[in-house]
Amino acid sequence: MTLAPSRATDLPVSDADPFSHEVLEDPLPMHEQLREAGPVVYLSRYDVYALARYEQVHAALVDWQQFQSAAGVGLSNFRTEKPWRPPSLLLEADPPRHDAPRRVLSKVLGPRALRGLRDAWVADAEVLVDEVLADGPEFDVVPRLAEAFPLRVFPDAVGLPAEGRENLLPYGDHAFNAFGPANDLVAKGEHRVAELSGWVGSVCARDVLAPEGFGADIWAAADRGDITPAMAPLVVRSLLTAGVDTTVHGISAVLSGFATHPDQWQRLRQDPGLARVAFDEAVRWESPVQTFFRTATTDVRIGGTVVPEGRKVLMFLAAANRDPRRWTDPDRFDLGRDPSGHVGFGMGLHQCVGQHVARLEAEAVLTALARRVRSIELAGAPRRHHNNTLRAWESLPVRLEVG
Ligand code: HEM
Ligand SMILES: CCOc1cccc(C(=O)O)c1
Repeated sequence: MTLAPSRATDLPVSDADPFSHEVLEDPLPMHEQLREAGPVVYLSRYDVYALARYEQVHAALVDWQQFQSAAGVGLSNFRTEKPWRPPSLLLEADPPRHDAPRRVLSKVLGPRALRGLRDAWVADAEVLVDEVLADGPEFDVVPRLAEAFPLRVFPDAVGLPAEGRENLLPYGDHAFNAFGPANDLVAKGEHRVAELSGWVGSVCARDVLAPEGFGADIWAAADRGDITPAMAPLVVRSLLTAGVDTTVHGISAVLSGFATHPDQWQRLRQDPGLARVAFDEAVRWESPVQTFFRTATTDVRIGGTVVPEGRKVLMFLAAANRDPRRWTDPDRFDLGRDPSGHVGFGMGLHQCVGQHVARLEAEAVLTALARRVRSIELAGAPRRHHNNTLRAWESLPVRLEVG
């Protein structure tokens, strides 16, 4: 990667490719280079403006008026390009269109709504952990826990039919790839888009969803007139797109944090109440959602640079979450840290509306493990799963000592 100030201004220019396999395998060196290059860096390869420091990423996230979502939060600019699917009424909408769907999901997925799920999810996690431990001390946490637990509790909580749930992970993986450039990762999923989208669309319909659950609650909001019936399927679709792959990779992330920092596992054993802060620290440290774009709605001034109206801005959430200007010893996974203020769930108007669901899933798994497992360590080389937007493990072999 070469850095050279552009002639017109002293805006640093980089030819880095954030979506190359080399960077997706290990983005940390590029994050460091972009943070050090300046508050705003022009990425010549994609003709976009990169923000990698906490201050600028936070500023863009909380300024939805000047950094809009309605032109898409991927590289594709909906002002000139047709979206691959009907845009999200939350993620890819600005106020006022964003308001009612957001109000509905905030209630459906809010802490009060989830209180009724907590005991069942903790019990489910204990059953799953006992099953996994019964097979022996060594296993791959990705399929056995990180994937198995969300797929065990979330589709039921939404009210999805039993068949077809194996479509959820590949659908979400493609959706998150589609925020990036049309590279090999997007091409890899293209052949299944029609089939996967067909299934997702079919299970957002009122009569397919169980009479109890997040889906039914969204349709009940339509009956009350809080949203229109036409909006309801798209709001349900939001949950299916955003709510599975993210938590899978979030749980992998927190378990990889503990497997590589055994002293932190002992802290959790001594105080299982640390499970929630451990998950937020993992979301800061790993940032399962690495990046999102915005589109400038005016010639917007940021970090001493003017981003012209209509141009795309790439926010490196993961780089901001390890910015030494904001965090002490940012590369350390540390349960003693206060991770609040991290941008792993975004910030401001679009901040993750499912964060309480994610936290509850992670807390259930960590609590079940902390009660049973004395130590966690790596039992082989972990392997990454590459995605244009998500930071994920393909495999994370561990050895657990029960006791
Ligand atoms: C570790 C797990 C998760 C992570 C890291 C994560 C991350 C994020 C981030 C960074 C955003 C902000 C997007 C933006 O600013 O453009 C977001 C928004 C969103 N998330 Fe999550 N998320 C997670 C889990 C979930 C779950 C479990 C659900 C649903 C049950 C969910 C549903 C959504 C939705 C619908 C939005 C759009 C909100 C809006 O635009 O108002 N997410 N998430
Ligand atoms: C985790 C970011 O949130 C998302 C991601 C993908 C789709 C949607 C949606 O609202 O459909 C939301």
